[in-house]
This record gives sequence, structure tokens and C-alpha cells, in this order.
Amino acid sequence: MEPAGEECILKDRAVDQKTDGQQNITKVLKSDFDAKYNILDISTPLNNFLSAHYKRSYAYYSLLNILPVVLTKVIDSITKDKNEIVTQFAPTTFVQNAREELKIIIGLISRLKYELQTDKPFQNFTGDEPDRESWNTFMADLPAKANSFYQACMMHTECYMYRKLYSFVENSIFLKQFDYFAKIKQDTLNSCQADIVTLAKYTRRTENTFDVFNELLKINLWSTRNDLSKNENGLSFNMNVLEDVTATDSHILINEAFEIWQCLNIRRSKKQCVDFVLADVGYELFADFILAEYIIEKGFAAKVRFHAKACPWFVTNTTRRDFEMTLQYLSKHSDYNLSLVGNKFLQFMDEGKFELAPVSTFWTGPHPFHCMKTVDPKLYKLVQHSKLIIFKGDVNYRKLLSDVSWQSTQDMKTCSGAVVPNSFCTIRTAKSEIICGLPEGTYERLQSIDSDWMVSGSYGTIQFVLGTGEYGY
Ligand SMILES: O=P(O)(O)OC[C@H]1O[C@](O)(CO)[C@@H](O)[C@@H]1O
Repeated sequence: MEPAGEECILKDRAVDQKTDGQQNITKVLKSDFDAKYNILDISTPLNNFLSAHYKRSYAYYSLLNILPVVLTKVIDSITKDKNEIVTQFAPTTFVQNAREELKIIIGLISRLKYELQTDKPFQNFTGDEPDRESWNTFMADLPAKANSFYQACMMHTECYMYRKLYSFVENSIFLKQFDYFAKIKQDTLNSCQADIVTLAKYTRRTENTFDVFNELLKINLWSTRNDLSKNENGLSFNMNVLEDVTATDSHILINEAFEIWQCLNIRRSKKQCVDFVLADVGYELFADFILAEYIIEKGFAAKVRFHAKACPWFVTNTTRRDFEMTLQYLSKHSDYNLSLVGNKFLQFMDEGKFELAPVSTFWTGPHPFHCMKTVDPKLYKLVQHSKLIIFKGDVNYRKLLSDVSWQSTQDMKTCSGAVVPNSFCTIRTAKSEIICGLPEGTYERLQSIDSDWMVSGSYGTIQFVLGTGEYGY
């Protein structure tokens, strides 16, 4: 029963004093923390790496509030599901051993979280990681002041965290195949069924016109808005993109769809290939399949080659297993029309029209994409003859731009460097404080109306860079 009158006021005042006190304590703690970890109370300076080193940056907010929560949720889900996990992945006679392994893994994740929250330096990889040398060399080459969670480039910090997290199961005996994000990715797919069924129906009769292509690109753009690694409550929110796609043109800050259309209309040879570097599962992956279907059926390419991640990545990024499971899910769906579409995509796989690219750990490394030629020459050779490379999502966009806070009006070609000789495009909703290619004044206009515009996912870009033509495109 709440105390009425005088008592209530006293209580409120007591609460206020306590709250003020708490705020003061928090302020002192924050300032001690900032002093201890050399945090500068500024925004990210222009032409610098995104980094939690800058207190007024989204990177700082993300490292303080998002990444620790990702690790905590993994620990909680492993703890809750440990019996299910050990029976799923370990032979009966080794269930107890797997349980022991799980306990060790939880301990390792807890330590990773502690290291992250106390700005410890990145640790070498010492297990059977296929990309161990690449990672350890990369970390050894980092300047001493840029090889810890708060001081490093944010992309290095995030990639390190997700790659280190995976190394704990990768180096286990019984749990190598365990994907600790599998449930959240399955929830993502389940939560967007209605949108997927709608999009499947909506795209069954499409004309070979720029207007249709432009709309498909916009649908694909808005399909990238879900991002569970940042969504505090962990539930995916799904806008019905078809309703919103026309209503959100004002939120597409750059739309170079026509340049992409012109690139695809170049008909050089019968064996033209388009490479698709994927981002998230669920509605986004389905929208990617729909765009790829259009590219194949309108004769823009003989093959669309999809690049998925070699390990669980940024919570909902698509792994090879997610890719294969999604096609199976679609082909067996209770909605007859969707199952037809799913079986059509499986047939495209059989016919070589759709292809899952060979595994490359480049996409789950820390390197910016302009290093592809030196870091993964095999991948570079694979994609350099492609008619167009489509980079989906914010992580790929950031790696194209080396995770640097460029002048917003700087052109994409300059910011991305010589990534690949052929043409490429990006389809991305802004979820980090990086953007390039904006018209003069746009950045300032958006800053004045919405301080979160760069990180909310409410604004997007469709950008294109013309290839050198060295290999035909
Ligand atoms: O799934 P996408 O579009 O690549 O976006 C992932 C983005 O979300 C975050 O994980 C959290 O904001 C960023 O670090 C990252 O760039």
C-alpha cells in the first residue's frame, strides 16, 4: 500500500536524493572509467576510425551497452539450453564430457566479456582456427594504442569479439557444430513469415523495366533494417516493407539504382556472374533471393554467387548453414506459393544459377575490403571477373570504407579504395556513424532533425562504383 500525503512526499524526496546520489555516483564512476581507459569526451573526429575511444560516439555506446549484452545473452541461452545442447551434439556416452565442455565455454565467454568491459588487449588465437595466422599477424601489426577493446577501431573490436566467441566452440571436441545464435536466427525467420509470404506473392510477375528493378532494390534495402545484435529486447521487428517502400523514398539518401541497372544491362558474355555478399538471415536473406531471381530471370547474369559467413557472425549474419536451411525451410513451407518459390530456388541451385561460394574466412576477418587481393587472393581471383558485386548491410559497408568517419560528401570510390577492379554496389541501412557520397548539406540537415539518423536503421543508401573495365566490367 503506497504511503499517502506527507509520507509519500518524504518517500519521493528520499527517492530523489537517492536518485541524485546514484546519478552522482554514476557520474564519478563514469569519469573514473573514462580516465582509467583513456576515453576522450568527444565525438569521432573526421577521417578517424570509429572507436569506443571517443565517448560521444555510437561505438562507445555500443561497446558499453550492446556487445556485453550479446555475450550475456549467449551465456544465458547456453545455460538455459545446456541439456538440449549436449544431447544434440554429443554421443550418449559422452554427454557428461560435453556438459563439462559447455561449462568451460561459459567460463571463456565470461572472461571475454570481462576483458571487453575492462579494455584488455586482444589475445592471440592459439587453437585450430583456419585463419589463426591471419588474425594473429593482423593483431601483431596493430599499433600498441589500438589493440584493445576501447582503443581499437570498432570494426576490429567487434570482429575480434565475434571471432573469439566462435573459437571457443570451434576448439571444443563435441560442440564444434553448435551455433549459439541459431535460436535467435530461427526466431528472426519465424517472425517474418507473413512478410516473406507477401513478398513472394508480390514478386511473381515482374517486368523487365527499370521501375520494377528500382522497387526491388528498395524492398531489398528496407529488408536490412532488422538487426538483433542491437535490438535491446532481442525480438525482431518486421516492417511490412511493401507498405512502406514508397512511403520511405525520402529516407533513401542516395539511390544509384539506375547506374546499377545500366551495369546489369551490359551484355558481354553468356557466363556473366553477379556476386552477392550477404548480411542477415530471415526477411533480408529472402529479399536477396528475390533480387537474385530477378537478375537471373531477366538475363542479367547466368549465375548469382552468394557469399555467406564461415562462422556465426554479428548475431544474425547468414552462415552457410543458415543459407541451406533457409532454402529447405522455404521449399517445405505450408504456404503453397512460398513452397513453389523455395523449390524454384533449390532448382536454381541444382542448375548452377544460384551458387553458394566456397568458404572464405576473409568475410569474418578484421580487414577492410581493399585488402582482399593480399589477404585472400583466391577470393579476389574468384570475384574479379564478376559483372557486379553486391555488398549487403552495414558491416560490409563499414569494411568497404575501412570503418573510417569520412567526410559525408566524399565519393565512395575514394573512400573504398581499390577494392576490386569490377563494378560493385552497396545496399545498406545506416546503423553506424559512417556514410559517404551524400549531397552537400544533407548531413547537416539530418543532424538537425534526428541525432540518431546514422544509427537507427531509418535511413539507407543504394550506392554504385563503376569498375575499371580491366576484366570486362
Ligand atoms: O546486419 P548489418 O546491416 O550488417 O548491421 C550490423 C550493424 O549493427 C551493429 O552490429 C550494431 O549496431 C553494428 O555494429 C553493425 O555495423
